[in-house]
Amino acid sequence: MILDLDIGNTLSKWRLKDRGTSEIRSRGAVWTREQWRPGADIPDLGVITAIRISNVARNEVLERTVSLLKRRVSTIHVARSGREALGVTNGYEEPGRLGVDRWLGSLAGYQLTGGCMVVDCGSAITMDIVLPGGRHLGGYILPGLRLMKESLQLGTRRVAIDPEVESGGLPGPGRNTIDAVNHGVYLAAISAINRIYSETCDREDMALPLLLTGGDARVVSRGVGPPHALWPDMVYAGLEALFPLTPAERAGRLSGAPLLPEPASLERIRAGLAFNSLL
Ligand SMILES: Nc1ncnc2c1ncn2[C@@H]1O[C@H](COP(=O)(O)OP(=O)(O)O)[C@@H](O)[C@H]1O
Ligand SMILES: CC(C)(COP(=O)(O)O)[C@@H](O)C(=O)NCCC(=O)O
Ligand SMILES: [K+]
Repeated sequence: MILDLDIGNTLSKWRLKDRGTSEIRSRGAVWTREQWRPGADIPDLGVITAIRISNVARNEVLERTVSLLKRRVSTIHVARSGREALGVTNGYEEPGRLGVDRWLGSLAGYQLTGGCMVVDCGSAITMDIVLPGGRHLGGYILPGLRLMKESLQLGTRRVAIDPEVESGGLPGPGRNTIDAVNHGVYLAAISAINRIYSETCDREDMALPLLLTGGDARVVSRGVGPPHALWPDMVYAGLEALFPLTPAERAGRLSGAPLLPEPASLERIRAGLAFNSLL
């Protein structure tokens, strides 16, 4: 059995994958914390023969996790952002500084589409662009929905927030503090995503496929205008592509890959931008 770990700043996601059949046997998530302690919510290490890890949380968390696991499991792959992998060249001035979750998402997105924009809606919302041919351009980072709300709570005296309440669609003006915050934060996120997508397509002269992942992808998706696909397992797919272990992975099949909708036409994207610049 393979244990895949996607350690984010908020949640540590795990799944168990059958090394022969490539079936996902179980999955779960725990809050990212100081140490990966085997417990009721964490898989039994006895059945695991290989581990693949993406980590953007504090390094000490990873080091402790790996040293704990090393005693039990022989193969441990820890993904790192590099200058080049699987036909993609990293756009960062210092490639190792690109968050490895972004790198893995970009690799998976490129494998599936041959050039795309990837939006990862987690603690942060990140957007990365990989052009056909494999040039990663770099990207954008903004606070995620929950962080935007928490920053308002930290910096003000009378703004109450509810971190759990979701928005969706295109919400109108809030008539109480919690709604006003939720609607404002939601519109800030989806406006940025819609705008950055359109500006990028315009600048690069192509309608790029758009992929969404991360814990808030589903709620963000309701407000994203251009056709797009949800791919919750994108970081895992990047791990599969970088460290293929099962026969299906070696054959290049990525688990959970979504069907891609036809992107909007470039004319339509440009018309939307022109309309926005009139306002
Ligand atoms: N079951 C859940 N438990 C906790 N957070 C969830 C859950 N489902 C969605 N979320 C949202 O997903 C966010 C975490 O997304 P995720 O992509 O896992 O972030 P990260 O990779 O930064 O840890 C949370 O901030 C929360 O808004
Ligand atoms: C931007 C991130 C915080 C996003 O992390 P996440 O929301 O998935 O927890 C992470 O990719 C990171 O720490 N990146 C390093 C900085 C960079 O990518 O430029
Ligand atoms: K993210």
